[in-house]
Amino acid sequence: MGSKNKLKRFQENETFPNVIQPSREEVVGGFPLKGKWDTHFKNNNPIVLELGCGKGEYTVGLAKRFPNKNFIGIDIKGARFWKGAKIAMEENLPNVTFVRTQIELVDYIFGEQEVSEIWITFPDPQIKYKRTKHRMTNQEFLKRYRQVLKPDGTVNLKTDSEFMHGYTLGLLHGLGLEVIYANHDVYTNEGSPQEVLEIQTFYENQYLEKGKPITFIRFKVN
Ligand SMILES: C[S@@+](CC[C@H](N)C(=O)[O-])C[C@H]1O[C@@H](n2cnc3c(N)ncnc32)[C@H](O)[C@@H]1O
Repeated sequence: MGSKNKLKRFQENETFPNVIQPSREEVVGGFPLKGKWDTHFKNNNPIVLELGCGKGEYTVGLAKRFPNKNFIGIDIKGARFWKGAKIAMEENLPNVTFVRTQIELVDYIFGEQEVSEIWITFPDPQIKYKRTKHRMTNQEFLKRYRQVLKPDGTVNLKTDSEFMHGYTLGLLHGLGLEVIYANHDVYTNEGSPQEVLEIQTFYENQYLEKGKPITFIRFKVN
Protein backbone atom coordinates (compact mmCIF):
# COMPACT_ATOMS: atom_id res chain seq x y z
CA MET A 1 0.00 0.00 0.00
CA GLY A 2 1.38 3.44 -0.94
CA SER A 3 2.01 6.01 1.78
CA LYS A 4 -0.67 8.31 0.31
CA ASN A 5 -3.26 5.60 0.66
CA LYS A 6 -2.12 4.83 4.22
CA LEU A 7 -2.39 8.50 5.16
CA LYS A 8 -5.90 8.64 3.70
CA ARG A 9 -6.92 5.62 5.77
CA PHE A 10 -5.36 7.07 8.94
CA GLN A 11 -7.34 10.26 8.40
CA GLU A 12 -10.53 8.34 7.71
CA ASN A 13 -10.02 6.17 10.81
CA GLU A 14 -10.04 9.39 12.87
CA THR A 15 -13.57 10.09 11.62
CA PHE A 16 -14.94 6.55 12.14
CA PRO A 17 -17.10 6.20 15.25
CA ASN A 18 -16.12 2.51 15.50
CA VAL A 19 -12.35 3.16 15.68
CA ILE A 20 -10.39 4.12 18.81
CA GLN A 21 -6.74 5.14 18.40
CA PRO A 22 -5.36 5.96 21.85
CA SER A 23 -1.76 6.95 22.51
CA ARG A 24 0.35 4.62 24.63
CA GLU A 25 0.16 7.18 27.46
CA GLU A 26 -3.62 7.22 27.33
CA VAL A 27 -3.64 3.43 27.58
CA VAL A 28 -1.13 2.93 30.41
CA GLY A 29 -2.16 6.07 32.31
CA GLY A 30 -5.66 4.77 33.12
CA PHE A 31 -7.65 3.95 30.02
CA PRO A 32 -11.17 5.37 30.50
CA LEU A 33 -13.01 2.38 28.98
CA LYS A 34 -11.15 -0.23 31.08
CA GLY A 35 -13.83 -2.15 32.97
CA LYS A 36 -16.48 0.06 31.35
CA TRP A 37 -16.83 -1.25 27.82
CA ASP A 38 -20.57 -1.66 28.48
CA THR A 39 -20.82 2.15 28.31
CA HIS A 40 -19.20 2.13 24.88
CA PHE A 41 -21.51 -0.53 23.42
CA LYS A 42 -24.48 0.60 25.53
CA ASN A 43 -25.26 -2.98 26.54
CA ASN A 44 -23.90 -5.77 28.73
CA ASN A 45 -23.37 -8.30 25.95
CA PRO A 46 -20.28 -10.54 26.05
CA ILE A 47 -17.07 -9.05 24.68
CA VAL A 48 -14.96 -10.95 22.16
CA LEU A 49 -11.48 -9.84 21.05
CA GLU A 50 -9.57 -10.51 17.86
CA LEU A 51 -5.88 -9.88 18.57
CA GLY A 52 -3.68 -8.98 15.59
CA CYS A 53 -6.87 -8.62 13.60
CA GLY A 54 -5.30 -7.32 10.36
CA LYS A 55 -8.23 -6.32 8.15
CA GLY A 56 -10.63 -7.67 10.79
CA GLU A 57 -12.27 -10.54 8.93
CA TYR A 58 -13.05 -12.43 12.15
CA THR A 59 -14.21 -9.32 14.00
CA VAL A 60 -16.69 -8.49 11.23
CA GLY A 61 -17.59 -12.08 10.30
CA LEU A 62 -18.31 -13.11 13.89
CA ALA A 63 -20.19 -9.85 14.56
CA LYS A 64 -22.62 -10.67 11.75
CA ARG A 65 -23.14 -14.23 13.02
CA PHE A 66 -23.46 -13.24 16.69
CA PRO A 67 -25.35 -9.94 16.95
CA ASN A 68 -25.76 -10.43 20.71
CA LYS A 69 -22.02 -10.24 21.35
CA ASN A 70 -19.65 -7.29 20.99
CA PHE A 71 -16.47 -7.67 18.93
CA ILE A 72 -13.27 -5.67 19.26
CA GLY A 73 -10.41 -6.02 16.76
CA ILE A 74 -6.98 -4.95 17.95
CA ASP A 75 -4.00 -4.25 15.72
CA ILE A 76 -1.14 -1.79 15.65
CA LYS A 77 -1.69 -1.21 11.93
CA GLY A 78 -4.67 1.08 11.50
CA ALA A 79 -4.46 1.11 7.71
CA ARG A 80 -5.30 -2.61 7.79
CA PHE A 81 -8.36 -2.59 10.03
CA TRP A 82 -9.66 0.49 8.19
CA LYS A 83 -11.16 -2.15 5.86
CA GLY A 84 -13.08 -3.95 8.63
CA ALA A 85 -14.18 -0.67 10.20
CA LYS A 86 -15.52 0.57 6.85
CA ILE A 87 -17.43 -2.67 6.20
CA ALA A 88 -18.90 -2.61 9.71
CA MET A 89 -20.14 0.94 9.13
CA GLU A 90 -21.55 0.21 5.68
CA GLU A 91 -23.34 -2.86 7.02
CA ASN A 92 -24.56 -1.05 10.16
CA LEU A 93 -22.94 -3.42 12.64
CA PRO A 94 -23.20 -1.65 16.01
CA ASN A 95 -21.33 -4.52 17.75
CA VAL A 96 -17.95 -3.86 16.09
CA THR A 97 -15.08 -1.65 17.28
CA PHE A 98 -11.40 -1.50 16.37
CA VAL A 99 -8.64 -0.33 18.70
CA ARG A 100 -5.21 0.63 17.37
CA THR A 101 -2.80 -0.45 20.07
CA GLN A 102 -0.31 -3.12 21.07
CA ILE A 103 -1.58 -6.52 22.12
CA GLU A 104 0.95 -6.41 24.99
CA LEU A 105 -1.28 -3.73 26.56
CA VAL A 106 -4.47 -5.80 26.52
CA ASP A 107 -4.68 -5.84 30.34
CA TYR A 108 -4.58 -2.02 30.39
CA ILE A 109 -7.52 -1.83 27.99
CA PHE A 110 -9.85 -4.37 29.62
CA GLY A 111 -10.73 -4.88 33.25
CA GLU A 112 -10.45 -8.17 35.12
CA GLN A 113 -12.85 -10.76 33.68
CA GLU A 114 -14.31 -8.24 31.25
CA VAL A 115 -13.73 -10.44 28.19
CA SER A 116 -15.56 -13.65 27.25
CA GLU A 117 -13.55 -14.89 24.31
CA ILE A 118 -10.31 -14.22 22.42
CA TRP A 119 -9.49 -15.02 18.80
CA ILE A 120 -5.91 -15.07 17.56
CA THR A 121 -5.87 -15.34 13.79
CA PHE A 122 -2.74 -16.20 11.81
CA PRO A 123 -0.21 -14.58 14.15
CA ASP A 124 3.40 -14.40 13.09
CA PRO A 125 4.78 -17.61 14.73
CA GLN A 126 8.06 -15.92 15.76
CA ILE A 127 9.97 -19.18 15.39
CA LYS A 128 13.47 -17.92 16.25
CA TYR A 129 14.37 -18.51 19.90
CA LYS A 130 15.17 -14.80 20.37
CA ARG A 131 11.63 -13.95 19.22
CA THR A 132 9.88 -16.19 21.79
CA LYS A 133 8.78 -13.15 23.79
CA HIS A 134 6.73 -11.92 20.80
CA ARG A 135 4.94 -15.25 20.30
CA MET A 136 1.29 -14.62 21.03
CA THR A 137 0.62 -17.80 22.99
CA ASN A 138 3.72 -17.66 25.21
CA GLN A 139 3.30 -17.78 28.99
CA GLU A 140 3.42 -13.99 29.37
CA PHE A 141 0.61 -13.51 26.85
CA LEU A 142 -1.40 -16.34 28.46
CA LYS A 143 -1.09 -14.49 31.79
CA ARG A 144 -2.47 -11.30 30.23
CA TYR A 145 -5.33 -13.23 28.63
CA ARG A 146 -6.10 -14.89 32.01
CA GLN A 147 -6.22 -11.44 33.59
CA VAL A 148 -8.95 -10.13 31.27
CA LEU A 149 -10.91 -13.32 30.56
CA LYS A 150 -13.87 -14.58 32.54
CA PRO A 151 -13.08 -17.82 34.44
CA ASP A 152 -14.79 -19.92 31.74
CA GLY A 153 -13.50 -17.74 28.89
CA THR A 154 -11.91 -19.34 25.84
CA VAL A 155 -9.02 -18.59 23.51
CA ASN A 156 -9.20 -19.58 19.83
CA LEU A 157 -6.03 -19.94 17.77
CA LYS A 158 -6.32 -20.36 14.00
CA THR A 159 -3.01 -20.63 12.18
CA ASP A 160 -1.20 -22.11 9.20
CA SER A 161 1.89 -22.60 11.36
CA GLU A 162 2.43 -26.18 12.46
CA PHE A 163 5.12 -24.81 14.74
CA MET A 164 2.71 -22.43 16.48
CA HIS A 165 0.06 -25.14 16.73
CA GLY A 166 2.46 -27.67 18.27
CA TYR A 167 4.15 -25.10 20.52
CA THR A 168 0.79 -23.99 21.91
CA LEU A 169 -0.51 -27.53 22.47
CA GLY A 170 2.73 -28.47 24.24
CA LEU A 171 2.65 -25.41 26.45
CA LEU A 172 -1.00 -25.93 27.41
CA HIS A 173 -0.31 -29.58 28.22
CA GLY A 174 2.68 -28.65 30.37
CA LEU A 175 0.66 -26.05 32.26
CA GLY A 176 -2.29 -28.41 32.74
CA LEU A 177 -4.64 -26.08 30.84
CA GLU A 178 -7.72 -27.48 29.15
CA VAL A 179 -7.75 -27.95 25.39
CA ILE A 180 -11.43 -27.90 24.44
CA TYR A 181 -10.86 -28.74 20.78
CA ALA A 182 -7.86 -29.17 18.46
CA ASN A 183 -7.67 -29.92 14.74
CA HIS A 184 -4.43 -29.94 12.74
CA ASP A 185 -6.13 -29.68 9.32
CA VAL A 186 -9.55 -28.08 9.63
CA TYR A 187 -10.63 -28.36 5.98
CA THR A 188 -9.75 -32.08 5.79
CA ASN A 189 -10.71 -33.36 9.22
CA GLU A 190 -14.34 -32.74 10.13
CA GLY A 191 -15.54 -31.29 13.42
CA SER A 192 -14.40 -27.66 13.56
CA PRO A 193 -16.92 -24.97 14.52
CA GLN A 194 -18.75 -23.45 11.51
CA GLU A 195 -17.12 -20.05 11.97
CA VAL A 196 -13.67 -21.63 11.72
CA LEU A 197 -14.54 -23.09 8.32
CA GLU A 198 -16.59 -20.21 6.96
CA ILE A 199 -14.55 -17.11 7.80
CA GLN A 200 -11.24 -16.77 5.98
CA THR A 201 -8.72 -14.02 6.54
CA PHE A 202 -6.40 -12.20 4.16
CA TYR A 203 -3.34 -14.12 5.37
CA GLU A 204 -5.24 -17.39 5.43
CA ASN A 205 -6.13 -17.05 1.74
CA GLN A 206 -2.47 -16.72 0.85
CA TYR A 207 -1.64 -19.93 2.74
CA LEU A 208 -4.61 -21.76 1.22
CA GLU A 209 -3.37 -20.87 -2.26
CA LYS A 210 -0.09 -22.55 -1.37
CA GLY A 211 -2.01 -25.64 -0.21
CA LYS A 212 -1.01 -25.31 3.46
CA PRO A 213 -3.19 -27.06 6.07
CA ILE A 214 -4.93 -24.70 8.49
CA THR A 215 -4.99 -25.62 12.18
CA PHE A 216 -7.26 -24.63 15.06
CA ILE A 217 -7.18 -24.90 18.86
CA ARG A 218 -9.85 -23.77 21.34
CA PHE A 219 -8.53 -23.70 24.90
CA LYS A 220 -8.95 -22.29 28.38
CA VAL A 221 -6.35 -20.37 30.34
CA ASN A 222 -7.84 -20.83 33.79
C1 LIG B 1 0.32 -12.11 10.10
S1 LIG B 1 -0.76 -10.78 10.34
C2 LIG B 1 -2.38 -11.57 10.43
C3 LIG B 1 -3.49 -10.59 10.22
C4 LIG B 1 -4.92 -11.17 10.21
N1 LIG B 1 -5.27 -11.76 11.48
C5 LIG B 1 -5.10 -12.19 9.10
O1 LIG B 1 -5.20 -13.38 9.41
O2 LIG B 1 -5.14 -11.78 7.93
C6 LIG B 1 -0.45 -10.34 12.03
C7 LIG B 1 -1.08 -9.03 12.45
O3 LIG B 1 -0.80 -8.80 13.82
C8 LIG B 1 -0.43 -7.45 14.02
N2 LIG B 1 0.46 -7.43 15.19
C9 LIG B 1 1.59 -8.17 15.36
N3 LIG B 1 2.12 -7.95 16.56
C10 LIG B 1 1.32 -7.04 17.17
C11 LIG B 1 1.34 -6.43 18.46
N4 LIG B 1 2.29 -6.69 19.33
N5 LIG B 1 0.35 -5.56 18.76
C12 LIG B 1 -0.63 -5.27 17.85
N6 LIG B 1 -0.70 -5.83 16.64
C13 LIG B 1 0.25 -6.71 16.30
C14 LIG B 1 0.23 -7.02 12.74
O4 LIG B 1 0.15 -5.62 12.54
C15 LIG B 1 -0.57 -7.81 11.69
O5 LIG B 1 -1.66 -7.08 11.19
